Amino acid sequence: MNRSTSLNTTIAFIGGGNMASAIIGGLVRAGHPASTILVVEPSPEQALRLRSQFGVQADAAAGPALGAAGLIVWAVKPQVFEAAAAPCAPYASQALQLSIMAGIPCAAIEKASGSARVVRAMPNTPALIGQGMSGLYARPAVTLDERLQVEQMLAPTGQLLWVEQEAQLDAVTALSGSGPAYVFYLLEAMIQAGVELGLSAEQSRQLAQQTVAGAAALSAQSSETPEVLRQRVTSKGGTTHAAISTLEARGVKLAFVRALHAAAERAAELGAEFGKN
Ligand SMILES: NC(=O)C1=CN([C@@H]2O[C@H](COP(=O)(O)OP(=O)(O)OC[C@H]3O[C@@H](n4cnc5c(N)ncnc54)[C@H](O)[C@@H]3O)[C@@H](O)[C@H]2O)C=CC1
Ligand SMILES: O=C(O)[C@@H]1CCC=N1
Repeated sequence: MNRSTSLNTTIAFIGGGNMASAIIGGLVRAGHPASTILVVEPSPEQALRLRSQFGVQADAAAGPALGAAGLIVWAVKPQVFEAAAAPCAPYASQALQLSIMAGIPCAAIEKASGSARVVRAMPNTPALIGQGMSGLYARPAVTLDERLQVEQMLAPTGQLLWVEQEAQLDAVTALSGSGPAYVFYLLEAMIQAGVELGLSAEQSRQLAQQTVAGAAALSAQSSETPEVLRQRVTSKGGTTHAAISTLEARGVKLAFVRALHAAAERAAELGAEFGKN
């Protein structure tokens, strides 16, 4: 199939916040005409920003223009999905539906839109700089060509990974969707410690950021497991051993594992609120 023409359609975003902007930015940078991107965004400030930053059409409410979209991207907070969907419903049933909302099941999107062609994606905020990681799930009614359309649309945001079961998206949400927050939390702790140990905030920030970026890059390029790479930093009786022993004694790894379980449970709860099938 011809990938260059597969996205030759109007794309409508319901909600034009952080994640929608990351995807729209990628589309525009990849050469998708801004004139064929429509955003339904009730916040006047956000709508103005979208118009001036990307040159897209941003409307305060859904209207007949939505009916021309071949692809509708649901990018509102899960809690406002039903309120946002009601005025879109009359114009949505002919389009492929792509949701980036945490937790909301395909069945609820099908019910609200009238279209069985539903893909769910779980991106993360590094999508803003093209370094994102998105998990994807497609309902059986979605064709291979439509999967490729979604891939083409999200490719500028970073890496993509399809999962076979919708329930696995809760794990993706817990791991990579929320994941950047765990890394920022680690950075906060490293910077705090650096300052307490006598470095300036700027020095600590540079040291911490490049250490996390370098370790992630080394892990990505190495065939070794993270455990082996960690052991290579850890000299017997040395400084890293002192640090890791403290983390282990305080149950930090277990706490991280439990945190991801809590995130996945919350994603499942959000889904249950909308009647998982
Ligand atoms: N922020 C993140 O790290 C990630 C967020 N997500 C999901 O992406 C979705 C959007 O998240 P963000 O972009 O962070 O939120 P956001 O708050 O930046 O954007 C949501 C936008 O929806 C607009 N909105 C509110 N009511 C509306 C309505 N009735 N109709 C149309 N638009 C309406 C808001 O004005 C806002 O601009 C959420 O469902 C979230 O679960 C997914 C992956 C990562
Ligand atoms: O915290 C949340 O609910 C959203 C989903 C993944 C990242 N942020």
